[in-house]
Amino acid sequence: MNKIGIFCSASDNIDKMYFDAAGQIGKWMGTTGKTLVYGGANLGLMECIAKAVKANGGHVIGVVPAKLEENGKVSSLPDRIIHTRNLSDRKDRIVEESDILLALPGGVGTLDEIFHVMAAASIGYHHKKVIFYNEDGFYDTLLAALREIENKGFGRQPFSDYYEVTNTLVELKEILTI
Ligand SMILES: Nc1ncnc2c1ncn2[C@@H]1O[C@H](COP(=O)(O)O)[C@@H](O)[C@H]1O
Repeated sequence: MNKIGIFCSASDNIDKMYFDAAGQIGKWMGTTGKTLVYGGANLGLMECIAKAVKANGGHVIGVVPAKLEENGKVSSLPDRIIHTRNLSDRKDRIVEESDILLALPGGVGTLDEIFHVMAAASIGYHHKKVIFYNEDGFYDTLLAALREIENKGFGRQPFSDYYEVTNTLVELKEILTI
């Protein structure tokens, strides 16, 4: 996997451990020559991971909707900026540009992106998976809810077709190396 789409928090008011992990993932991506595809904002974990990828020799693509450009929150780090009209076409563009999607801890923006990818996969728009980086059990509750939904028969296919879970950086690197 060379082009890794990453969804993650735009908040700066989160525990330092999340920044540490994002920095480690970005460093690994840079040193292994990966490309980061992400939201392109100069905020939170997004800026943190882009900085680490760039500092270690990786390539960075920011996919930025017009509204966010107007707000002046675009990072100066991306090697390439892809402009989109709105949040919806931005999500499609991130999926198109990426080999795989990775969800780090985040809020509603990140959740929206995760579910967009899985919903599109469920009706055959693509076959790319979301990898949850379940740092410190961050996604335990959401994953339990997904299991319950699936167990009650609401999945058309096994949800494992759409996502995988990694609990450690070592596991994550193994999946992204395939
Ligand atoms: N201000 C923003 N600029 C660019 N991208 C953003 C911004 N806010 C949210 N996003 C996208 O959504 C997630 C982060 O949202 P959270 O609610 O903090 O999880 C991120 O992946 C961006 O693509």
